[in-house]
Amino acid sequence: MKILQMADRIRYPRMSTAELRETFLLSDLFAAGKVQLAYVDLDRTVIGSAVPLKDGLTLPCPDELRAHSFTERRELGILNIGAPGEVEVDGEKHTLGKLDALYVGRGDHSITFSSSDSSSPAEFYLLSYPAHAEYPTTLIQRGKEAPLTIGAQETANLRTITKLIHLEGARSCQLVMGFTELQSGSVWNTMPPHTHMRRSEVYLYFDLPENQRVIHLMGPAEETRHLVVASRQVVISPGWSIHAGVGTSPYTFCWGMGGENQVYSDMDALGIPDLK
Ligand SMILES: O=C(O)C(=O)C[C@H](O)C(=O)CO
Ligand SMILES: [Zn+2]
Repeated sequence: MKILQMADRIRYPRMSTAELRETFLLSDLFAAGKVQLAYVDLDRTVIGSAVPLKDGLTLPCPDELRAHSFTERRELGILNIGAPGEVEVDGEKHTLGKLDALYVGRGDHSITFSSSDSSSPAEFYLLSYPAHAEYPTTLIQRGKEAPLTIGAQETANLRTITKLIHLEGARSCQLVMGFTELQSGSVWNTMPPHTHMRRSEVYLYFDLPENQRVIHLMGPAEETRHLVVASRQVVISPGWSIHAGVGTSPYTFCWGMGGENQVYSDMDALGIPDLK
């Protein structure tokens, strides 16, 4: 398993583009026919993917976790960003269409992934944090969650936010997870920006055409930097960093958080003129 060590706010302003990308960006998470996992020391986050083809894939328990199974001491959020597929937990099959999610709670579970049609594979995105209690495995179907629309066309930030795993929905220990879809013509996410020292956040950008990019803004308001991000790449955002982006075309992204609390609205809002 790849291990990422976060930079701190003091070291970050002196990093080169390559160093910023090595530290805050996962550029090749998704691979056909594989499960791939990366461990981030910040909040002990595990970020992963499973893209099953003809054969199903089993979620391994990497040595670094020193556990009997991946979820022995962890909870896991799974979002399907590809074609329909199945996730089997202890022999129980859950079918996930595009943008459906599954929460798997702490416990010694066996978890396998398959695609309904291997010529058009499911693409499962995985996000996991340590868990102190067991919550039930829950299927969350995108159509059943009421989205929240924010922003405006005039400011090119009209978008809908769908919460999947959160305090008022499927419960978890610390994981909060959902996705945001940009409306046609809108390109800005999370602008005006915010930080939340109480939680770190992970963004997976997807549904962005191959030749388009998102310019992701990061860092404290007074010292911003950018990362140029392609579809299916992941950005890690420490609590001291803003996490906003502007696309050269519309896109969707999955946001997920772990940390001190699960209150989605607990954000320290910043004004656009605060940015430097
Ligand atoms: O577009 C947005 O605004 C977001 O999706 C914001 C994220 O959900 C977030 O940063 C939650 O803390
Ligand atoms: Zn946030």
